[in-house]
Amino acid sequence: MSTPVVIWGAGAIGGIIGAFLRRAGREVTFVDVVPEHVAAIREGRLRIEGPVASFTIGGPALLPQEVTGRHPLIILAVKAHHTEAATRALLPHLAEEGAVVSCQNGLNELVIADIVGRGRTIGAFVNFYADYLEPGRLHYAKRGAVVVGELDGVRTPRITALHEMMRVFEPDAVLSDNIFGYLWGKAGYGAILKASALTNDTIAEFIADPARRAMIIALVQEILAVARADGVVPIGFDGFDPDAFLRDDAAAMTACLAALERMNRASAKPRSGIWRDLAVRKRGTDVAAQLAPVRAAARRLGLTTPLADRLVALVDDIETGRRAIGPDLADDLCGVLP
Ligand SMILES: NC(=O)C1=CN([C@@H]2O[C@H](COP(=O)(O)OP(=O)(O)OC[C@H]3O[C@@H](n4cnc5c(N)ncnc54)[C@H](OP(=O)(O)O)[C@@H]3O)[C@@H](O)[C@H]2O)C=CC1
Ligand SMILES: CC(C)(CO)C(=O)C(=O)O
Repeated sequence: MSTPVVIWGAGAIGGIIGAFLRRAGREVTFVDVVPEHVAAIREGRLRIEGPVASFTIGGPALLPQEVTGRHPLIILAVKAHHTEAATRALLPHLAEEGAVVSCQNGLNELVIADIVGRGRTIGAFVNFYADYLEPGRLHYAKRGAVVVGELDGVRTPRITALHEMMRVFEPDAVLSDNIFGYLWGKAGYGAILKASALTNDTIAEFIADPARRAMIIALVQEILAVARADGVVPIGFDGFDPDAFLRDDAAAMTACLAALERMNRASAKPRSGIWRDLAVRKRGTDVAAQLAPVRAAARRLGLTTPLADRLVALVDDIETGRRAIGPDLADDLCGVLP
């Protein structure tokens, strides 16, 4: 008998993973704060569309306040700035021996572990590309790396079972003994995505722009230096090669950025979720929340993060309406370089 799953945050990432699991006959309950989206799922109108998959499905779906009982496996897929509130809300519904799996960007496992306990926290890393279009409609634009791992890297029966389950969604899902290596790797790649959201460029255009090249390299190196100082070995995925940046190997960085440009040019999701929050959904992003643990680790380790600091401030400028998305914001970030 497979473990029933609760998807807490049933948007682009959670909704698509849950839909694939439901389609494969797994017991899945969706939880989300958007009533119209919850209703669509409950009424069998959850539509997955795009080049990767196209199907409609439904399943039990609840608002957080409607959840009852205690559950053995909860996949958390809210944005990083909602992690703490969502984890506090799910806590009474997590079984004593249960676990929360963070399918998010950022180092959310640290926040989750503080609330539910480290033993009840499982790490995950997702790099597939998806968008929430409207209630009941999710766009699955591109497959990408999916990785799970215990926080201490141990191969437990529950992580093996979770890995098998994630392979139902992504056949190439990886079971890793260094999940933080992947999460810090994504923090490096994710910094490029965040910076690209300062402009209306596509991710590919931003990476290809020679005016941005030195800043991109310095930003990625700044983040990965924190990982390295913290004793983490960042791991590569989907064309991102953290070693190239850590070695400051010019040819390897050029090759990596060319690969990332190609990969993003071929994606049916041309811009980041952060850009979509700012430009389309006109709402706050999780940029500050994603970068908070990176900047905190840097301070603890006696490092500085001038580019990440400025990036957070510039995104805040957009969020609060002080400045509009545009190339001048990226110029401003480039201006941090000596
Ligand atoms: N989309 C992508 O391609 C990728 C996303 N990620 C990461 O995955 C995570 C999820 O992102 P994504 O799926 O895109 O985000 P979405 O906004 O599409 O989905 C998150 C859903 O969770 C809901 N939500 C917010 N707070 C709560 C809460 N307390 N309890 C239950 N539901 C809640 C949101 O509602 P509301 O909209 O009202 O806040 C939304 O419906 C993020 O960390 C993101 O950075 C990682 C890789 C790729
Ligand atoms: C660009 C993408 C999909 C890469 O995983 C992403 O992380 C985001 O949109 O926030």
